[in-house]
Amino acid sequence: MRKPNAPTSNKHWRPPPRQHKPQPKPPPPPAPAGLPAREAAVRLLTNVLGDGHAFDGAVAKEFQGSALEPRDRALARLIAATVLRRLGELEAVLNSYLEKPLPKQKGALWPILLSGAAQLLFLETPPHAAVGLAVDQVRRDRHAGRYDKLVNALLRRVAREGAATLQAKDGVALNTPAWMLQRWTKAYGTETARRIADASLTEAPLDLSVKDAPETWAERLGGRVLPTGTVRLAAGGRIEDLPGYADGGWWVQDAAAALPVHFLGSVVGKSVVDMCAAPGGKTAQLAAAGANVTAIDLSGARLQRLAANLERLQLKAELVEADAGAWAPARTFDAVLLDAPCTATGTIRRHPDILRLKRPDDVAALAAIQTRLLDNAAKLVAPGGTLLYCSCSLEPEEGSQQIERFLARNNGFSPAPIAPGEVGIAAEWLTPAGELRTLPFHLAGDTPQLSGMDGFYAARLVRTA
Ligand SMILES: C[S@@+](CC[C@H](N)C(=O)[O-])C[C@H]1O[C@@H](n2cnc3c(N)ncnc32)[C@H](O)[C@@H]1O
Repeated sequence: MRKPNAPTSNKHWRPPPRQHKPQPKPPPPPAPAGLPAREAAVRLLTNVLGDGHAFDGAVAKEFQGSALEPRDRALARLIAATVLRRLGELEAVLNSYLEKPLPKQKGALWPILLSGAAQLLFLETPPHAAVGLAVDQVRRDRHAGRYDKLVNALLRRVAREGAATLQAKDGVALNTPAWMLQRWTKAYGTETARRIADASLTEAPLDLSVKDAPETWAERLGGRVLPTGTVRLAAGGRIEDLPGYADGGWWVQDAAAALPVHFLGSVVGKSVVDMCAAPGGKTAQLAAAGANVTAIDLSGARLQRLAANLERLQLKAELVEADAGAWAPARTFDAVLLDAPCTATGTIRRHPDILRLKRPDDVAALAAIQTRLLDNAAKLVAPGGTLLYCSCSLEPEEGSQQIERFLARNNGFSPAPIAPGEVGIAAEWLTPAGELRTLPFHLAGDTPQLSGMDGFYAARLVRTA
């Protein structure tokens, strides 16, 4: 007898329909507000700390064609920059709460923790947002997802106890690479070195060089005019949205970086070479002051940026893509400005990646390049003309020692000391020999955010033979 419902033959038999059909995967839930900015911050950190790329380049790449709102871009940049500045303190706090080291294969777990801690300790982000978004973020990371509870617990503890833990620690020593602090201590003494390191941890204000009428621009932009003519505003917001950007009324240039060009005096109608010119802050100053400028740079891409900047500012210069160490035109110039490539340790406030990416060997390697460029620059100066050397480094090898050695091998040049009072120069910014030596804690303002200037070195020499 046939059993009820038994197949009559194999031909007609069909497997019974499955009880649970596989369902199509539901789309991932939309990212909570604020998450894309945190994810961008972590990618920036991975780019700089993991892959060794410069922060500015990483930012430009991250946001090229990005759908992120300007506000979120600014937040991502701020979080990443804060981690780069405060890396030592953030790591010390997190490590002091970890019972055992984190495993190696952990995806973006560490940068997520650093970003969360930076928001809690330095950016006044409400704990529920900083912790909640870090947990969301780690859950979306293929390699780190299983650490969501750890992230939650660690960051909650940072929110509760982090500020007190930090108070007992030496932030300057933790955040500044030991080799840098040692060098500054040797060059400037312990107290000044610590003040340099401390000032380097605060983001720089927004300094603008204006074509004319600084008082009017200061009023329009809500800033103030410094004794040196720079217009200073609080940092933050999109530069492109400020009045005067589109019509080229001003350009961004740190107050210290704007000083050297003034040491040339009146340049109206004079021929001036800007040997390492891009992105063009000093070329713009020279052109705006009426000089006939030849702007040299080794990098074609950077020279294009310079060209775009000059176009916006409606200023003119002759641009030459060349190695300034070998460039040999058939003429000399009234003045030659060499703003040499350097370790840029004077600009950490604006480029916190310098703390993490520069190595002790870079100082000697860059000093050798500066020597080569300086020797070629000297050949281009007309008799009686001026050679102005500058660098945004705090290292003596890239500043005073460079000039000492240059003068020892070139007796056709003499120093033309810079005097206090020239373009609003304070006496404390000058060495006894009349060279410019600004430090990041100089130029105190009403608040730390409105204070400081780049650490810049400049020496003025005159061709006497
Ligand atoms: C400190 S930045 C110059 C900043 C610029 N003077 C300003 O005020 O905007 C140094 C520049 O030197 C350029 N550079 C590096 N080596 C060079 C070389 N051998 N010849 C010409 N330019 C060089 C870099 O491409 C970079 O643009």
